[in-house]
Amino acid sequence: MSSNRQGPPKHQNRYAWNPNANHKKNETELGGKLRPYSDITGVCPRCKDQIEWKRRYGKYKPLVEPGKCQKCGKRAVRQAYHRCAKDSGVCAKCSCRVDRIVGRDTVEVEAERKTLEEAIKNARERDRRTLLRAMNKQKAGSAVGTPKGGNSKVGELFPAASIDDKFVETLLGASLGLCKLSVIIGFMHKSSYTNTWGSNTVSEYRRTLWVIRFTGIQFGRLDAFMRALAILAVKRSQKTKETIHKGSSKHRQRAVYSKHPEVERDSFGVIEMSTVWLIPLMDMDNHGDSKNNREVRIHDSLDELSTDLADYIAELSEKSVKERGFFAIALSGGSLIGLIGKLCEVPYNKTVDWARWHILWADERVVAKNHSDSNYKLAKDGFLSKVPVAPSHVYSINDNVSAEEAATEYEFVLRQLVKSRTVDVSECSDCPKFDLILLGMGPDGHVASLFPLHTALNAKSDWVTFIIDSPKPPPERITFTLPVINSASNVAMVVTGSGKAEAVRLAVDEASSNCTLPAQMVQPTNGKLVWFLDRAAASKLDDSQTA
Ligand SMILES: O=C1O[C@H](COP(=O)(O)O)[C@@H](O)[C@H](O)[C@H]1O
Repeated sequence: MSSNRQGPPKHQNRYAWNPNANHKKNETELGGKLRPYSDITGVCPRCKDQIEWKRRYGKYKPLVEPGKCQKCGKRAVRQAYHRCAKDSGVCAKCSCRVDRIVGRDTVEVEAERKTLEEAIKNARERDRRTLLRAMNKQKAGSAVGTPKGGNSKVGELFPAASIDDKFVETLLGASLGLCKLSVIIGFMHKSSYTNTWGSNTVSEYRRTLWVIRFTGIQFGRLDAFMRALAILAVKRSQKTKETIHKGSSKHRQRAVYSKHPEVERDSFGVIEMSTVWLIPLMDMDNHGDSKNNREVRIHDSLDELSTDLADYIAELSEKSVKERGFFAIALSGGSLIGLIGKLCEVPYNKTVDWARWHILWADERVVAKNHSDSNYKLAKDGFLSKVPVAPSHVYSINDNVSAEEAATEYEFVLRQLVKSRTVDVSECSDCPKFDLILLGMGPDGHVASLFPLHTALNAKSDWVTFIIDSPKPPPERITFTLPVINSASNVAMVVTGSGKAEAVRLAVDEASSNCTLPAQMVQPTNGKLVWFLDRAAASKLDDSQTA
């Protein structure tokens, strides 16, 4: 039946239809940022458009295992719609003979894939992902890393035209060749923080360092090839040279952090081209001396400490979200929560990608969630209720069961998160690998709910254990075990006050392999440990730490 109605439809859509409107994008799914679709090859332009359309509108069904070619009968079809078409000179999708086949030869693509697979077979999971991301970036043909403009700027190390190649060559040689050596001169954080090795004061640092913004190479490009690097340039100054050498050569290095308005986001620069040091920073596969991967930051005031801590957390969050799509963080209770309060303020409350945060607790007291002793309540009132974290990403314990059951259930929750890789997994221990674990420390040297001489310190096979006799009330608690804490990518020990100075001294200056104080036993295997101290807590440290 036809209608006589004229004019526009009665109920016209106000908005264009968005096929993905209610679909929460998971970047780790095929087609997401972290697992982009493969090139469309071997098909005619019309079919290419169709496949692109299907991908855009979520109708593309990727193959989960190689399919059977209808022509040759072999299980060699790796891309949806593709068949054995090359020999017949037809489009792999519609089988029509066409003048132009899009994309590269599938054999070529396959050969490249094999070479890549071979090359990264033995690489660690993280390196593998990094490399894949880098390759995808290159594939996308983005201009990242392509120097803009042909003119060298004052102070550039290499002429603009060659700088990118030179870096990539250097970095590839150094990092991917052996997956071991990292070259670094300095590290310039993206969020306008600069880490200097050995400079004693901010003003000295400011005097001796200036940055030329070089837009041709972005941090992302470098980051794609290596885990810890950047090139820092230093002004010609013997003093600076010395401090850099001194600081970076030994684990005594102490980083001075300061805000540098002149360092802009995503830029890194080079100062004084004639002096570039390529310093083997560390053997990335060396699980040994974790002291080398430790840093002690001492602050003059709690306000300074809080700002530094907020910057540190925001920085790690950005890095993890970029690399993995998530930021998995474990909180503790106590004074820590007040000290991370700056995160609820501008700029962090606006700039941090809160939607990607997944929050657990390194320890929790087994009390009702609304009890004043609850670490969850403390964090909720003082932090979580003030930032837009998704409630479903906040994993609190079951407060209706015994400590033992709560620990078992919490470990189960954690296992699910590891399974989905919301929390990464450690390559060497199979433990969860948190992007960051924030710990406080008691005057007795306890961390999380691991108390001195308690049997919970020996728990090796569990990820989460429980205690019912905590020396500090309340008695019943659950806690991450040491293997989980030491598998994290980053652990921050946030400790203030003179009452903890002795425990800090023991943990920082006397940490060795046969130590008994829980805080001494926090020695991330592959991760980085940073101590955030105020002057009072640092007052008993060896001079070299406090200088
Ligand atoms: O009981 C606990 O104490 C420690 C340290 O707390 P602080 O107030 O002295 O900083 C804390 O890290 C832990 O999470 C908590 O359960």
